[in-house]
Amino acid sequence: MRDFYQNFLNKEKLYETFYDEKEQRLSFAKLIDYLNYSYDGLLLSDTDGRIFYVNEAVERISGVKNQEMLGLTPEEMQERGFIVSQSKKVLKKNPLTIVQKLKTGKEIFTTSRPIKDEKGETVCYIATFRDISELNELHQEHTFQRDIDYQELQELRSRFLMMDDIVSTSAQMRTIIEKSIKVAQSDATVLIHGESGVGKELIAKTIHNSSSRSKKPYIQINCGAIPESLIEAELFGYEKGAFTGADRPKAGLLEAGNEGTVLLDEIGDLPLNVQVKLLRVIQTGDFYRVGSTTPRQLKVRFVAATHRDLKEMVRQGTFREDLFYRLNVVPIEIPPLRERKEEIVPLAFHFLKKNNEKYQTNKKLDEATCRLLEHYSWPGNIRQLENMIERMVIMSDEDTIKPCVIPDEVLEHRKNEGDLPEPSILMNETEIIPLAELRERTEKKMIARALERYGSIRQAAKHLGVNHSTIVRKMQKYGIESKSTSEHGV
Ligand SMILES: Nc1ncnc2c1ncn2[C@@H]1O[C@H](COP(=O)(O)OP(=O)(O)OP(=O)(O)O)[C@@H](O)[C@H]1O
Repeated sequence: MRDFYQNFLNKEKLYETFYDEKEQRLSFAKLIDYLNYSYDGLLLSDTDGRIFYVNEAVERISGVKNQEMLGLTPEEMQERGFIVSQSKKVLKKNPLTIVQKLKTGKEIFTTSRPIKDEKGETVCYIATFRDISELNELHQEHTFQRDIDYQELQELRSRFLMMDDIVSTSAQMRTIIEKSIKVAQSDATVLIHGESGVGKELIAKTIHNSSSRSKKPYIQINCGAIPESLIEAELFGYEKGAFTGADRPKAGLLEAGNEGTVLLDEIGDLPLNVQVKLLRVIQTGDFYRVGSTTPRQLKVRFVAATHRDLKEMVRQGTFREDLFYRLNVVPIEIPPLRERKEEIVPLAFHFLKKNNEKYQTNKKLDEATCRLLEHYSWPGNIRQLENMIERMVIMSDEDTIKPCVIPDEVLEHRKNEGDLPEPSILMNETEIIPLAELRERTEKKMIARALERYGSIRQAAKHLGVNHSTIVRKMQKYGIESKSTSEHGV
């Protein structure tokens, strides 16, 4: 028996494990018993292939009592119907692996190897018995889980990318959103700077929505829209009798935002005297209603936004330096749309989708239209694009929005940009060419340009002051192809 253990690595441990206290010797029965704990089936067969040992897992997997199996060869098992079929295909020769289908419907992977003695003669065979159905189920479960994980990941990603309806296909915008989500976890004051219509309010709302205050009030105050004489009372509230007409006490906008987030939009328009009071609230949380001597406490997260250059205002003495630094704890700069041109088309499709829902339409954007939108400089930024798409959805008679419905300012800009050359530069300045050739060159260029700009032969003909058939004829003559059928789907 001691020889039997010779190959084990930790012989002492094994000796201890298989030692039978009662019999005062190593126990072979104990070892065999322990093999029953294997999840996979184990079989031993003699040189004729007759099974002389099976562990309990084989019974569980095959559904055949071990006693019934002992002494049988695989062929005899097939005759008795325990095995329905066995693949003659040898998957691997050494070890030999075959697939057996059992009467229970299960598919089994049996891998067997000969056990040899010291002379190299085969003593018996040892085989493992694995339920592939179980493996297949596990694999399916794993694939299913992987699909769920992938789906969740994609959902999270698109939720992040489309968070609160925010398109963020540019790297700049994604960095801004990441920064907003990060800063939302603290109460730090944020100063958002950017041109009008770039999405400052949207970012302020994102900060609020991603913070622990999301269920608390979100108050947006446009400091530029409140008359100077009223702003203090509007922000801080007032007591009865504080001024003529104050016939009852009223809480201010800051109090309305208590425990939540207050966006001070157009902060650069705040008068200097109110700036001092605002600084105190931000620093201490203390404030007084107009006409009151009792201090009140506020727990507000402040976000300020402006399109103005506050640093310059500080230099000019129109904005308090201390307030500027207090607000500018985390600065967020949103670039204008012309500096993230890759976002123009995704934004256009985003607004197209919204307007299709709003007006119950199914309009699409033509490729030429998208190209024109991409080339425009968008001085009014995203707000201008949003309004223009709505206008185009309303104005377009056809399902495909073509360049002919693009407002003049966009088309004019394209012309001014010079990427469509004027007829005068169709030839070089020293060149002399026959007038007929010049006419042909000009005609060809002009027709191609009109087709690109207006997207249809009918519209091009209308703008060139000729009829439809003239354009068709000249297109054939000059080999111009119409792109009017190319379009983007939504
Ligand atoms: N990344 C974006 N994805 C989708 N819509 C956007 C995005 N950025 C801005 N918008 C939309 O554009 C419009 C203008 O944005 P917003 O009001 O936030 O700009 P703003 O910078 O605060 O403008 P203003 O300075 O004039 O107050 C809004 O309707 C907003 O929903």
